[in-house]
Amino acid sequence: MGGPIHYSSDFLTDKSAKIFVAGHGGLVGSAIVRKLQSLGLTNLVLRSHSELDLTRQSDVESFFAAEKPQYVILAAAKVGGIHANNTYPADFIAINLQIQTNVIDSSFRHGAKKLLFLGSSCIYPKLAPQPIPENALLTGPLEPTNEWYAVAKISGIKMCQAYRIQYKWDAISGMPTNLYGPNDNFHPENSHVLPALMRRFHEAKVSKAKEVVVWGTGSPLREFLHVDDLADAVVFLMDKYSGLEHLNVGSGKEVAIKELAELVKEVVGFEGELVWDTSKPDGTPRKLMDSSKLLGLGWTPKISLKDGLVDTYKWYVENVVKQ
Ligand SMILES: NC(=O)C1=CN([C@@H]2O[C@H](COP(=O)(O)OP(=O)(O)OC[C@H]3O[C@@H](n4cnc5c(N)ncnc54)[C@H](OP(=O)(O)O)[C@@H]3O)[C@@H](O)[C@H]2O)C=CC1
Ligand SMILES: C[C@H]1O[C@H](OP(=O)(O)OP(=O)(O)OC[C@H]2O[C@@H](n3cnc4c(=O)[nH]c(N)nc43)[C@H](O)[C@@H]2O)[C@@H](O)[C@@H](O)C1=O
Repeated sequence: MGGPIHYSSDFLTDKSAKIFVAGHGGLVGSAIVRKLQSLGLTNLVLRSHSELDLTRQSDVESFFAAEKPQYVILAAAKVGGIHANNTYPADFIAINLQIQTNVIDSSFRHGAKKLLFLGSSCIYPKLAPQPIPENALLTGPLEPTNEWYAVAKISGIKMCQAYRIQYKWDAISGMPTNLYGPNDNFHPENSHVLPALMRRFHEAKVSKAKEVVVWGTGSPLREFLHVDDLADAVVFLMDKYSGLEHLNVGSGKEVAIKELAELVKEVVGFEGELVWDTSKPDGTPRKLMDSSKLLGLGWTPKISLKDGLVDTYKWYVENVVKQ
């Protein structure tokens, strides 16, 4: 793949530049907004899902014609855990293809200088070599429980590459690993494992339940990154990276789901038993990414899983439980 295109980034220095953070209200988008504001980048244009449905091409075109943001960070998507992905395949492929196609194309047509597209580690083959390098993409069959979402995300990477090749346009892609943190989705069925267990253990502690059900066998391994570390990586990529290839964004540390469940149980302070529901899918056995290319550019994650869990549980109790 082509190396970085040499350019002098003024992403961090041009404080007046208008930045559109699509999906600003979500786990990732809200962390990116916090990070940008902390850096004095406050000329942000933000639209909630109800204000601007990014699946509606004509509405997206009108928005870009009116706002003409210089930078676009695409953190809007239809997102969910293994059960949601496995249950709503049409939503996960159609909505994500519509959002990303509309935003990438309109960003280009209305003169954005740069766009960052966010994919996910689920784009890689189910049995990719571990840790997974970027060039493992499209080298084998996908994990069936989220192949619909994965195909949409792979198409987003390819669309950014195609616009760079045909139009010499600075579109880049980042592939985050499993994320967690403040403002996550804590839905009992449709969320990812970490917030799902945090909520279930908290509710079990309060109700003095004897046991908590955890899905699958507990043996799959997952890599986790705190969303504030991801937001730091997003700003780093916007400022320092311009290349054809997508870059992995991971913590480099994996944990078995059983170990994660024990950790969340300890942080929440639940003292009952775990019961494993093996009727629920395990999904891919491992998806630890090789993030050495991004690390080689100078970025490093800073928040440990234990510290991140404590921070997230504090946020959960103060912002979700007390609502
Ligand atoms: N969470 C994770 O573990 C990982 C996430 N990612 C990627 O990070 C990005 C953000 O994910 P995350 O923050 O977790 O997801 P969230 O669901 O927390 O946030 C997604 C945001 O997109 C908005 N959105 C959804 N559909 C539309 C639409 N049609 N029009 C406008 N806005 C819409 C949502 O608004 P509303 O809620 O009101 O619908 C929400 O604000 C995604 O690209 C995802 O693939 C990558 C790897 C891991
Ligand atoms: C980010 C990534 O996230 C998704 O992939 P995933 O990593 O498999 O997602 P997950 O967090 O939902 O599950 C991780 C593991 O955890 C186990 N598990 C136990 N108990 C619960 C539980 O209560 N809820 C959930 N959701 N999982 C549970 C579960 O059985 C599985 O073995 C992709 O769809 C896609 O969205 C994507 O890219």
